[in-house]
Amino acid sequence: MASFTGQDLVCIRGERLVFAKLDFTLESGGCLTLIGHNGAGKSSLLRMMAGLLSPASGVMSWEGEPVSQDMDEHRERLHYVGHHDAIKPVLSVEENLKFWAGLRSDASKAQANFKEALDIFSIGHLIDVPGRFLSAGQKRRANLARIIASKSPLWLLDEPTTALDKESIKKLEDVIEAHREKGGMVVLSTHSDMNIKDQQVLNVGDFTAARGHESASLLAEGI
Ligand SMILES: Nc1ncnc2c1ncn2[C@@H]1O[C@H](COP(=O)(O)OP(=O)(O)OP(=O)(O)O)[C@@H](O)[C@H]1O
Repeated sequence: MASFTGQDLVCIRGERLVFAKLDFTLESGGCLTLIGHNGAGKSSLLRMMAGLLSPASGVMSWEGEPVSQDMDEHRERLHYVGHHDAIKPVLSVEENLKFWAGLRSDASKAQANFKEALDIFSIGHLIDVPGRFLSAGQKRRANLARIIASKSPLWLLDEPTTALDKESIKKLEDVIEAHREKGGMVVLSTHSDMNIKDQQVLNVGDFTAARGHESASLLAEGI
């Protein structure tokens, strides 16, 4: 059974402490939902989990081994869908999906699966449409389709329901459940309620409030 953990994580951005002493534990089939006020550090924590931001201190581990030992291997085991859409405006939906799939080691499998993934999010009919003509919700659905097209055990989803209609939110909840049933893990941030069973909730604000305005240089002595 896989596990993904973080211990004593400290995040500093722009020389300001965002959060400190943050721990998390996630096991196969688990879902960790990040909540907290604007600026609490939810996106920062997800970026850290994705290897896009280094912790100022603390350790993240996969099956007990620090992920920092091999970040390429860590990135291969995850899908990160950020706040902002990653759709390239001049590429069609199909080309965007193929581009993403091509970045992964299971590229041919992912490319074979992407049509099904687009259908799941009801955007199969938009396959030839350039990214710049998609609505905000269609862009978000195309972004989410890539998590289904290529298999990865760990999904990191930053406010995945943004711009989605009710029907798409329901589909997202269903694909998250199916992923977890197969032993996958999900970490997501949200400002709204999603219908997700047996989720662990982590309020990132609990690790920021008391120290949010201290400068990194002051903190460096105390961390
Ligand atoms: N690139 C950056 N450089 C410096 N500071 C940053 C950067 N990105 C974010 N921050 C700061 O880090 C803190 C945490 O931001 P983050 O986006 O992680 O919060 P959040 O909880 O996801 O917020 P929201 O709910 O508004 O999306 C904020 O104070 C923000 O101003």
